[in-house]
Amino acid sequence: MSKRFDLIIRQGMLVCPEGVTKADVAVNDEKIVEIAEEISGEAKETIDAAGKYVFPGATDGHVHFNDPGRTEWETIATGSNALAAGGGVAYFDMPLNCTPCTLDAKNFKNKLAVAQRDSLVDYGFWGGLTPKNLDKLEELAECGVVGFKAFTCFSGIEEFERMDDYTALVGMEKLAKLGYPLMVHCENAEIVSALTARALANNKTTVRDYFAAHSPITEIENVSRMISFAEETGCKLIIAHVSTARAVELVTQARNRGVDVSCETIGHYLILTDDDVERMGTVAKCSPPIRDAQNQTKMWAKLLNGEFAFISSDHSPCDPKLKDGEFLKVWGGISACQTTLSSLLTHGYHERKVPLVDIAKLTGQNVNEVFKIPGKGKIAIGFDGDFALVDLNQEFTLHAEQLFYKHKVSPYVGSTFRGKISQTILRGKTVFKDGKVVSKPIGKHLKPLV
Ligand SMILES: NC(=O)N[C@H]1NC(=O)NC1=O
Ligand SMILES: [Zn+2]
Ligand SMILES: [Zn+2]
Repeated sequence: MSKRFDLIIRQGMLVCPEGVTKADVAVNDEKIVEIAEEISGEAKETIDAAGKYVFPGATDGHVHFNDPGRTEWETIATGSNALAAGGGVAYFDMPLNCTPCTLDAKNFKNKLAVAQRDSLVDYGFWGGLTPKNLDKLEELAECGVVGFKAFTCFSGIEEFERMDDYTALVGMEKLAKLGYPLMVHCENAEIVSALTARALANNKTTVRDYFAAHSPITEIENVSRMISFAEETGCKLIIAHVSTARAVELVTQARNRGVDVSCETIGHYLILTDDDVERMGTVAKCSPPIRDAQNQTKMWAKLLNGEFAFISSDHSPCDPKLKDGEFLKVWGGISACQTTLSSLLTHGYHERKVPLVDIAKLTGQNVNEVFKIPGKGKIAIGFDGDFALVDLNQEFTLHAEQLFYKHKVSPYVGSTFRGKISQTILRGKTVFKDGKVVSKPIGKHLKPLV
């Protein structure tokens, strides 16, 4: 009797951890059950992927979907649709800028209920670490957070307080015992706030004044201090959205001497430069700020050298009204979760020969491994039937109306990409195809094996 499968994707170029091969892949009960040059048997659904590249669906380790509580900025529904349109099958949502922030079990459960109802794709949640919730870390761990997030500087959200040194020490001691990683947004609060105050007092509010107030030393100094805390406490540390090659170097050196530290970077630090931000204006404001071209060249070298744990979008949208004003004063955050994979195919694979296997690891496999999410992130037997079908050589210019974000705003509108996502499949089910979301929300909660 011939075998029957739920889904067979035939003759695509499969981007597997070991390399890219032309093969068939079959899915049953949401899982990959066979990979072979030619799979014999029938399937309820067959996709002809000849001429396409089949990536493992991407997992974005760092987004702000602002739901519940700040849904006029973004929602889990719109954010997860955008993610799927960019080849994403899962995301880890930050404990801010939703409100209330995810600082205890009660608010974790509030957010979980929204995601269970509205999330197109799978999701994990970060818990927050602030001076106010040192006694809530255990309950958040029990809820199934993927890890904890803290800011050493003002977070932009009043109720998500910055982590002072006492909180860093005690928090990391606790997390080391619990076995959870801490991700830190590293910028030196004293320097940034004093330079910002001085700039404001002198009416210096341009893009260059903003860069000066968040100069590279504010990140570099802070990364080295957080490494010291991690080294002392044994807490697993992940530096959020590293923007300077020098900070990456510090992370790599520390890891090489045995500290459990790694770093994430974000597409925009690899793709945009300070000059681009000056030209584009507040739509490209983020913190830490986008640096110069010389730094960017070094960041690509670090990527090719395997120094980044994973690449995320730090999708941090807002009501567009909050981007209207003087550069120094407006909201910092960039909308980008729909374009990470296409960006890396364009600027990584096509322009710099970054291997496709590395791009697949940086956008999916690694983040699931770092956070111990079982069965996700690669094309392998027993893993979820998650795929992004890609026309690797197709060029397209991104138009605002193609964005699924609540607000059709992004520095990438008008950019030309090479590498278009034609279809996204989550656990064997197509959720996005040919520019349209084609499924009800089917996301499920991803919990780490801690
Ligand atoms: N609160 C928040 O989303 N902040 C983010 N925005 C940004 O540009 N960097 C961040 O950390
Ligand atoms: Zn941050
Ligand atoms: Zn962020």
